[in-house]
Amino acid sequence: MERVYVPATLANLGSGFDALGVALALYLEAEAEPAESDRFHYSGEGYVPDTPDNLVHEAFRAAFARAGEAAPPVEIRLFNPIPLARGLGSSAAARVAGAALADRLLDGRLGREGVFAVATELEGHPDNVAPAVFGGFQLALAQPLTHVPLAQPDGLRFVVAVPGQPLATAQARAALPAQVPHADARYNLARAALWAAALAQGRLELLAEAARDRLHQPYRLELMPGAAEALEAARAAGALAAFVAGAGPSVAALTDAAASEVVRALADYAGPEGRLLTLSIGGGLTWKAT
Ligand SMILES: Nc1ncnc2c1ncn2[C@@H]1O[C@H](COP(=O)(O)OP(=O)(O)OP(=O)(O)O)[C@@H](O)[C@H]1O
Ligand SMILES: N[C@@H](CCO)C(=O)O
Repeated sequence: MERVYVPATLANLGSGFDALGVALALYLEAEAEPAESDRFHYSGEGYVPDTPDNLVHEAFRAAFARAGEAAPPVEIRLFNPIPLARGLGSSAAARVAGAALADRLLDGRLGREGVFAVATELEGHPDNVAPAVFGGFQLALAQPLTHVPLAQPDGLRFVVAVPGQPLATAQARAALPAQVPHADARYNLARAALWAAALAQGRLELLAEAARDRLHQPYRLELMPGAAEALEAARAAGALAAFVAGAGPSVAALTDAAASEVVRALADYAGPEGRLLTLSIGGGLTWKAT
């Protein structure tokens, strides 16, 4: 039996829309074994039906197709602690898991690069997939497919406020305009580059500005009542950076050692039906034969 572990991820980091992402130390676990027909057993966050018509099996089949082989029937068991449709990269983790399970059964023929390629094609953007596969902070492009690790200063953690209600990525993308003012594009270019430069030099005081964004957050915050105030509260409480988690509706704040004030600042936004997660930065995809 083959087992894989795939981290949750935060895409965009505010300014790096569809380009920047980071892995979190919260891991989906999935295992596969040969079976007479496709079977799926889901446990963990939310509800996903136990049918073979799911993102994991889809990625498994796509990975075999990339290797030029027909996918064998498999039984996939999955434990998923990543909240669904909350901006923590659950769909990317599911797709990476499916492709990685296939890669294990193909004796590693696709490798991490192949898993990255399969999952990015299915996901449509690489910013969750790159950190899910390679870990830490990543810069990624879909065309040409590229990933570059960014520096990772020690001791950083993310406080993530996860509301009780989901917001599907498709809905959050539909809220974006087809065109943006040139001034907004310029605003984001400098700030996305600032993430890379500030992390490389350990200049954490620059990250608050690096995370600011005009390309997607202003539109998405309209769908997320209370989120704009939560981001301001996190900044005022000393967060190093604060931004919408992926496509939302969660919000994330980067902190160093003392996070209790930031946790308090985000508690109202999580609300009684949501939760607050404090997570360190995760490694990428791992696996073991069991
Ligand atoms: N482990 C899984 N197994 C099967 N389907 C999953 C799994 N995880 C997520 N999904 C599907 O993906 C959907 C969520 O994907 P969506 O892209 O909307 O949000 P997300 O990936 O959690 O957030 P974001 O992309 O903003 O980080 C779920 O509602 C579910 O249908
Ligand atoms: N870059 C993507 C991440 C969410 O999947 C978005 O913001 O829509």
